[in-house]
Amino acid sequence: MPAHETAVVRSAEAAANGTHGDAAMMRRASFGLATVLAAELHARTGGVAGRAVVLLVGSGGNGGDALWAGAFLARRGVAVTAVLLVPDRAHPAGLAALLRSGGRVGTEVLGADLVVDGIVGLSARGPLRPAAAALVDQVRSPVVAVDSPSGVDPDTGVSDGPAVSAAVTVTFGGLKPVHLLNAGACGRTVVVDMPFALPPARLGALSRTDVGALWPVPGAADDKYTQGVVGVVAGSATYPGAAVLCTGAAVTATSGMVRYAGSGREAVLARFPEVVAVDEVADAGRVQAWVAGPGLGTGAHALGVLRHVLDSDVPVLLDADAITVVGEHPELLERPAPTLLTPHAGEFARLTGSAPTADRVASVRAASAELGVTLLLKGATTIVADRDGRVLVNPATTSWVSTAGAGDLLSGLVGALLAAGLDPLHAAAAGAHVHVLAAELAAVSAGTGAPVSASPVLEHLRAAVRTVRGDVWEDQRR
Ligand SMILES: NC(=O)C1=CN([C@@H]2O[C@H](COP(=O)(O)OP(=O)(O)OC[C@H]3O[C@@H](n4cnc5c(N)ncnc54)[C@H](O)[C@@H]3O)[C@@H](O)[C@H]2O)[C@@H](O)CC1
Repeated sequence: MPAHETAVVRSAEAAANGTHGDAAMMRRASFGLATVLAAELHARTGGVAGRAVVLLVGSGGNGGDALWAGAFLARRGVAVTAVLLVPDRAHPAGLAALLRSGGRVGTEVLGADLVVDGIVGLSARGPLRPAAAALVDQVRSPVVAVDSPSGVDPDTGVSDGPAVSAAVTVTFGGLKPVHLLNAGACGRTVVVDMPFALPPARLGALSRTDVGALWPVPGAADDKYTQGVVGVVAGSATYPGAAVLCTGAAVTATSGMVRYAGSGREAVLARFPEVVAVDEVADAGRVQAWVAGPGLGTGAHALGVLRHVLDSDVPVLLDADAITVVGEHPELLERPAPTLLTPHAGEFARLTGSAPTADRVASVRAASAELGVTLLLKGATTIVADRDGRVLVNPATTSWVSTAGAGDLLSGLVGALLAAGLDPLHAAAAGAHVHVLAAELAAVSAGTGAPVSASPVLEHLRAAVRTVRGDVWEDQRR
């Protein structure tokens, strides 16, 4: 699922406007919008004719879309009222079409079955101006946003003031960053097909089917070594649980083999006898990827362990304490093999010297290029940036995974994918997807959502892998 920055979309639109004409482009977009609005009215009220829709209309193309869609709905018997933010600057052809179709201009926002947010779209800049913010404040009905919820920056997903919270967002020609970065404000996003092609995107998200297709499973000729062996160095006397959770996630993620080195050896073996466990990392044996850091500590022992794994020629994932240590010893990151770091915001600040800015994608992209590593920034929306500027995000659906120990699971999960041969960008994004899904499955396994902790999330990792592989598996068997 690629998402394109507004400047890229605007230039593709401008070229298509030259070929098809602005008016035809807007009618096409707004017909798609009207179709979604009618379906939404039907789903919510059982019908379309006789229902009430209020259009919030700004002075740009976004308002024009809303007016044209209102005209289509009015012809189907919907009572459509347009509330015009700047009456003498409303899109003239759209307003004329609405009035011709039986719609009207008014000021009342309350009482609608649906509100259409056409205040601002892709040209929105900065917080909403006071009149627009006051209009948004009056909304009590479910909102369908045109292109982007007003008050939320379409390129960063950030809102600095009052903003629309939409049930559905209808966008044109392809996703924009806001749809991935602030999925909470967009609700369900629907893309209306448009007659323009977009270049390859630098930002995107993996769909559930993408993750299923990437997930490594043994082939007919595989043995335990060919599937990739992951080595885990985690846990300490203070944090023995981190060793169990991190190693357990690695055991669960793939079918190959997991090696463990550290003071949590006995605790790990008690829970996962299939792990090959030793006390010292130097005795661990050959692996195809290392995971180091959860609960490891930040002292001389941790530094020695990190020197050992980073000196290897295989991919290394560093999490938690390991990030703090390399923050103090950045020279450790200078290595030819891939390195993936998975900080939360505090660790990101320790690593780079400053906290991520509101434009989290820009912050992570810059730090990844600067440090020459792949970076996964944890948060409600997970952002993964590769050194070449490509970014994959895992949009926030729920926050069930925000629980102590969940980070230990994520590092084990992603490390196993690295050992299986996925590149760091895709390993991190696929792991993040399954991690969140496992938490959701754990929370709702008994029906209604209930609080979860890391252990039940670990127990639901296999169910999550089965869920993402569902479609792919059916395809393969056909
Ligand atoms: N071919 C095209 O160009 C198409 C464009 N379409 C629509 O056109 C929109 C872009 O149209 P425009 O460039 O006119 O831009 P917008 O409609 O996004 O916004 C421009 C208007 O919003 C005002 N504005 C900007 N920031 C504001 C703020 N913070 N608070 C209050 N008002 C603010 C501006 O003064 C201007 O009047 C897209 O989002 C899309 O919905 C669609 O019709 C599809 C086809």
